Amino acid sequence: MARIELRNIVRTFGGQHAVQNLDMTIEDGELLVLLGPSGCGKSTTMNMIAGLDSPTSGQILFDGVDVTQRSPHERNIAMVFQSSLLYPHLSARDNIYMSLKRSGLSKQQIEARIAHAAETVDVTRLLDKRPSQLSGGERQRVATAKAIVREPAGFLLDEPLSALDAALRLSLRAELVNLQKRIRTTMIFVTHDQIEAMTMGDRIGVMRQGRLEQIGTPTDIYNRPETLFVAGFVGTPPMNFLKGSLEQTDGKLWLVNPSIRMEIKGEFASAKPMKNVVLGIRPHLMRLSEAGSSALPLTVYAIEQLGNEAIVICDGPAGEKIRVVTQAGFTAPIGARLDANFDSAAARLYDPATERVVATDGAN
Ligand SMILES: Nc1ncnc2c1ncn2[C@@H]1O[C@H](COP(=O)(O)OP(=O)(O)OP(=O)(O)O)[C@@H](O)[C@H]1O
Repeated sequence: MARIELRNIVRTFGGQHAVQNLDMTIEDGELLVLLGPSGCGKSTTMNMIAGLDSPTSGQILFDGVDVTQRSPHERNIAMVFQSSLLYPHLSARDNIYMSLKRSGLSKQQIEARIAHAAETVDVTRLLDKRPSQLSGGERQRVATAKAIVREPAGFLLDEPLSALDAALRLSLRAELVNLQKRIRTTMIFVTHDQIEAMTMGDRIGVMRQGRLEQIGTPTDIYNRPETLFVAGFVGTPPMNFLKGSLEQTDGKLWLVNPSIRMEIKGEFASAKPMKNVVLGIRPHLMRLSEAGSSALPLTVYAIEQLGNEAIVICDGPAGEKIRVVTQAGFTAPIGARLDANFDSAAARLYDPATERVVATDGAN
């Protein structure tokens, strides 16, 4: 187990930045999820941590020791990929054994290690089967046993669940979190699925175009996104955005646009007036009401019934799509006029020029 530090990592391919000035520390025993859209540099980062690729500049440290120039073998990091890499002609036991072949351990020690790893991921009864005799989930568990049997300093998982069907994905997700909490191995998990990230990570690092946009606990990332990108990327359905300006009258701050004038309360009440601002509000923090009340005028575009709730997708006054989560079974004709209310203290304000959260007198 190790504390993994990335110091100002840069990786370019033919002059193009795949990773830019990445500074990040993954604590010993932590499960960090790297989240971001395709091409943002997640796999490149993982390859550099594993030693399969070298940074153009910057340093990688394990427990304070610079390993930037060390081979993958010397780093003792285990990687599990999308489809489990098992030898088809070998039993599960022999597949797991392959990880210890060059370990220098005695036969007895190897047998004990295999038995322990198999027990940890519950594949003891499958040890004599070949990969073709195992289900997708069982194969993935054997691959995990193969990785943990080496007692690695850290685990790197690059989209290990993405090839599996939805039900299996859910159960393996819980299994992996459970396993990581039991063995407390430092784990970095790559995904572009924000629900996977939210449910698994002790912390989430959100990447975009080779840069780390924000790193924090799932609650932090969800409730206090620092950039417009993170605000829009994390959360299902995505956050709603309203454009306007911030004006100060009578010592109060107001969000103003042609269809709404709303007092800003809460932490952003101390922000400075500005010509262009974007207000972000989560769909489940909005309430629908009959047309004619005070708030945001909307026109129903479509309704999605999810069984436990409904998502009402509307056209906002400036043509933007606004989503409101409401009770299951909610109906309204397409084109119907509705209003939406929300508490401005629950909203976030962003500067569209910098794409960052607006400064307040408080923590930001
Ligand atoms: N060997 C390479 N040669 C040239 N460009 C590369 C190479 N590897 C990665 N890149 C580029 O670096 C950027 C980051 O790629 P990377 O694979 O790290 O992204 P990713 O976030 O893992 O994407 P995905 O989710 O699709 O796997 C991309 O623009 C990619 O085209």
